[in-house]
Amino acid sequence: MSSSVVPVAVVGAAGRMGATTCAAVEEADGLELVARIDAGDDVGAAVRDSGALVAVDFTVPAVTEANVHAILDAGAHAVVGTTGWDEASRSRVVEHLDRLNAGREDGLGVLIAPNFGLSAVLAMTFAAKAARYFESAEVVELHHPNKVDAPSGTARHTAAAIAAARADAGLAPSPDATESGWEARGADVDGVRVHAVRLRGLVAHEEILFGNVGEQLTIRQDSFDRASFMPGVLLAVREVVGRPGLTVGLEHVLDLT
Ligand SMILES: NC(=O)C1=CN([C@@H]2O[C@H](COP(=O)(O)OP(=O)(O)OC[C@H]3O[C@@H](n4cnc5c(N)ncnc54)[C@H](OP(=O)(O)O)[C@@H]3O)[C@@H](O)[C@H]2O)C=CC1
Ligand SMILES: O=C(O)C1=N[C@H](C(=O)O)C[C@H](O)C1
Repeated sequence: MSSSVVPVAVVGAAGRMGATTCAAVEEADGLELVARIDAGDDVGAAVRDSGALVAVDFTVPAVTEANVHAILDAGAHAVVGTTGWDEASRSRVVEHLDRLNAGREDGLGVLIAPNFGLSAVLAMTFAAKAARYFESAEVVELHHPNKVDAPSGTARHTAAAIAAARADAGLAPSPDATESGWEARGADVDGVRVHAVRLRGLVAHEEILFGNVGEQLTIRQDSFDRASFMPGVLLAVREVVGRPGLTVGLEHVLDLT
């Protein structure tokens, strides 16, 4: 291995995203796959023993935070696509990074991206920009039926960004005269309604609906194949090494903010 090659471990390697990531890393210039880690393995020991500089986590919401702490303790940077992160779990990672990176210029980085697909990152960015101009906003996410969490991490991230933009603009809540049957109105994410569809044949899709009197804006993105996530994953692997601390969202790496 030449010194410019980045050794990469994949956690959740036997899963849908993990297996696709392993294949992408094996094909990528300047990266070398050094470990396939999955359920039942000791993540920290496997990362340390492999000599990985970066570990990518595509596992399940219940374990992803513990995996990141183990990756950091093993001395590697982390790229995370797994859903399930909230303010508290992100804060614990920041505290961990602050401890490990104190006094170091080349500190460890963690990059968490709810979605690595360019179409999804752009859709979220456009939605955040549009949000302040519309009275109503709702999000519909549509996924394959093997997905274990709802609403999707992407939809939560999108809704939170819309809610923040609406709050900054001083907008009132979206108009809604519903008095009964609230279960049919989707999840409430920071005051934005989010609807989740699970359908055989789908991969990952999102529609963001904005409404004013007499007009509608629809922003839609479709990932038809998990290959769509790979350019973003590889970019994150290359970038995280030079980004000490926590970065949330690929939009920061793509200079979309
Ligand atoms: N950010 C993005 O762009 C994307 C994010 N995702 C997210 O990525 C995650 C994974 O999705 P997907 O690949 O479809 O899911 P899968 O269920 O196909 O894969 C998850 C893998 O993680 C393994 N696993 C479970 N527990 C552990 C553990 N403690 N340590 C190591 N491995 C473990 C599972 O093993 P076993 O089955 O034996 O339990 C399985 O092989 C989800 O949260 C999904 O929402 C998905 C697509 C894109
Ligand atoms: O589980 C999936 O498949 C996906 N999960 C992520 C999410 O929850 O947003 C990203 C993408 O939507 C695919």
